[in-house]
Amino acid sequence: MPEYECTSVMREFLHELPKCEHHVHLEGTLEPDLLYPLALRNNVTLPNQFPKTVEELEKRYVMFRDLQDFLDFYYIGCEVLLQEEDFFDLAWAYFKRAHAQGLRHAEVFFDPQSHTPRGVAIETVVAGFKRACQKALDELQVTSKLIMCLLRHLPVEECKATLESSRVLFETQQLHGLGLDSAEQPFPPELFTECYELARQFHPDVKLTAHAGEEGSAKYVSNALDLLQVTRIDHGVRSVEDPELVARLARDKTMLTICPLSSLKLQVVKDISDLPLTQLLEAGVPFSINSDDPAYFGGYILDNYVAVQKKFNWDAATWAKVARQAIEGSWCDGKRKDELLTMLAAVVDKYSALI
Ligand SMILES: Nc1ncnc2[nH]cnc12
Ligand SMILES: [Zn+2]
Repeated sequence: MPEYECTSVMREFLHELPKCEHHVHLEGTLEPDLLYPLALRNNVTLPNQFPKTVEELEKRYVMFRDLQDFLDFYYIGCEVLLQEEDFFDLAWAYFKRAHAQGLRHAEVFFDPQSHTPRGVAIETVVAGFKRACQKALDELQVTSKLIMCLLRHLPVEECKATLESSRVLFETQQLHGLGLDSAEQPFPPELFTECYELARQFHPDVKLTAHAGEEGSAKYVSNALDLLQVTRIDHGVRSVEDPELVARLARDKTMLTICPLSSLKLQVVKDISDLPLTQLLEAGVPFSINSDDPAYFGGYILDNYVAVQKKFNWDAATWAKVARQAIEGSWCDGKRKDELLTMLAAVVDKYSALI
């Protein structure tokens, strides 16, 4: 596959673009060099066959066979997170790293069901994450929203109970959105129709999204739209298998949150150039570029932008369009969007004679 150069000036431009991230799992930001110290701090014994050192673990993360192969590591990683401080440390480390790559706004996922079976209360998880979000705002001027995800491989009744136990967090808008993640097949979106109905009852402004069309077919995407009434799709790369669905996504301006390094490392595509980004641009389907689980897939948000540039060789106008669509598709208020759009205009202006 041909690879283009990402020139240093283009890299600076991509760095300075005010970037919005809509698809990052906070548990997926657990770097190996935090995982082992947290295991020690919390007296957690990792499974016997689990790599014993940061270097060994990094080697294992170079490629995953598929989504499930990755999830097996991801859920073991979750086990070292127990105290509010752990959740704070995890999210703060993410905000610092992503801010250093030009992150300005983040809508971050977390999986309460990967913690509650160990006796960790949802309130503990949210308290740690909220503290990190506040610090990111105060010290880095990064705005953020928390999105709670349901683990689709677990029984629906358990997911409903998890939602019920977080009702107040939604009612008080400490949680802004609901998502659906984990093993996509054979757990189609329609299994969770009642959960999404319940979330809509919690607050009229609750935002809804779901992972669909990562390993699952385009039908997963249309069912998430029809039955869960989501307004955003996470991954959604297989949407292009259905031309009517593509036309619908474009008409409704439904954003796909695409994660290039993730799709590569999980072997959803053989090469980043196989992602249907050109087709989506031509069809008018908005998408954003995201890191998904950066500690596992070898890159934060700018790394994903650069990986796309090396394969697609976009000009500044195309990048400005992608960055603008990410701002417009965000769940922050109009005032914040205007601030981000003003920053974007300044960066485009600064680089107009250089790229
Ligand atoms: N890429 C992904 N797909 C589904 N579930 C996930 N949980 C964390 N990352 C995920
Ligand atoms: Zn994801």
